[in-house]
Amino acid sequence: MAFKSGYIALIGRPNVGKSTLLNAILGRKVAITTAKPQTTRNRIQGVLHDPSGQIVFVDTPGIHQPRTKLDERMVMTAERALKEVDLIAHVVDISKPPRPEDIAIAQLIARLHHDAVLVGNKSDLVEQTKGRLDPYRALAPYVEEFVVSAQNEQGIEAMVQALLAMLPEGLPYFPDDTVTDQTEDFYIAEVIREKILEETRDEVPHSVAVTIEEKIQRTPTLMYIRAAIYVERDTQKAILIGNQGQMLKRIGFLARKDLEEYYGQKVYLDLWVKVRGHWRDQEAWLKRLGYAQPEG
Ligand SMILES: Nc1nc2c(ncn2[C@@H]2O[C@H](COP(=O)(O)OP(=O)(O)OP(=O)(O)O)[C@@H](O)[C@H]2O)c(=O)[nH]1
Repeated sequence: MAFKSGYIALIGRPNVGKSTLLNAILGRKVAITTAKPQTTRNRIQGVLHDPSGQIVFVDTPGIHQPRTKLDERMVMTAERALKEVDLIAHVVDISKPPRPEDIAIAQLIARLHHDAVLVGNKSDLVEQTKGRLDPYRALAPYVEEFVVSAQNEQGIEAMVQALLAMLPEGLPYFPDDTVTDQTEDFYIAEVIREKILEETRDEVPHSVAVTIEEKIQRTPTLMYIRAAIYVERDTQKAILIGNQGQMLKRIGFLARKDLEEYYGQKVYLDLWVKVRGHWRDQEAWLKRLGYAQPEG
């Protein structure tokens, strides 16, 4: 059998489990997952290496109406990603009826005339999976369908093999040891952001950004990391720090645990909260934080 290789875009409305699915496919934590929608801003690529081929996954943010400049970028990034890939994987949550965003994505796929498969996730939440994909099937000409549970890792291996078979013959795009093209700093920042979103609930909205200011191997067994958390308002800063610093302490504790597991060593995490009004609408900031640039 010839070696297969190609790009697959994972798309779907927020919270259907795209990040969890990517992690299940790749078998390690590369994309962050939280119970909150829209936590994945950048395109995170994960590379699956298999004896029969290589799949480069593009995890795009949900497609939805632009509000701030950041959101416009998210939509632009998602649509651009779609044009470049060999296959689109539309991920839906089969435990719920289709929502308007799910339908809009199916319609977009139909409009694009691009090869696409339908992935029905969260099969663990339903007794009976039969018929759950019917509403989508009517909207777009999906070439294949899969029913999986990203959380329980059910149906994942069979799906991966089927996806590989659908890709064109070709050489691998990345060397064997590449799992993600995201930098280590980006990963660290995303771990911290994940904890902030989980711990602060709706009090600190998505106007939070994290940058890694310093990272040094202090001793052979201790990594020192200093990160800045940017918010837009003083009130948000107060919430993040919390009563007697309790909130920031908790965020730091949770992020440190994840990072220690990632590095396999002790981590000293130094977190600073800073206020920068309206960073989401400022070009220079978006650039500094590494968000995609508009085309043209
Ligand atoms: N029961 C169940 N829950 C799942 C499954 N896959 C994901 N989830 C949960 O669904 C929620 C959303 O998962 P994510 O992977 O963050 O969703 P996403 O589509 O990447 O969301 P964004 O990054 O916000 O676009 C999390 O609470 C996951 O634990 C699954 O197969 N079964």
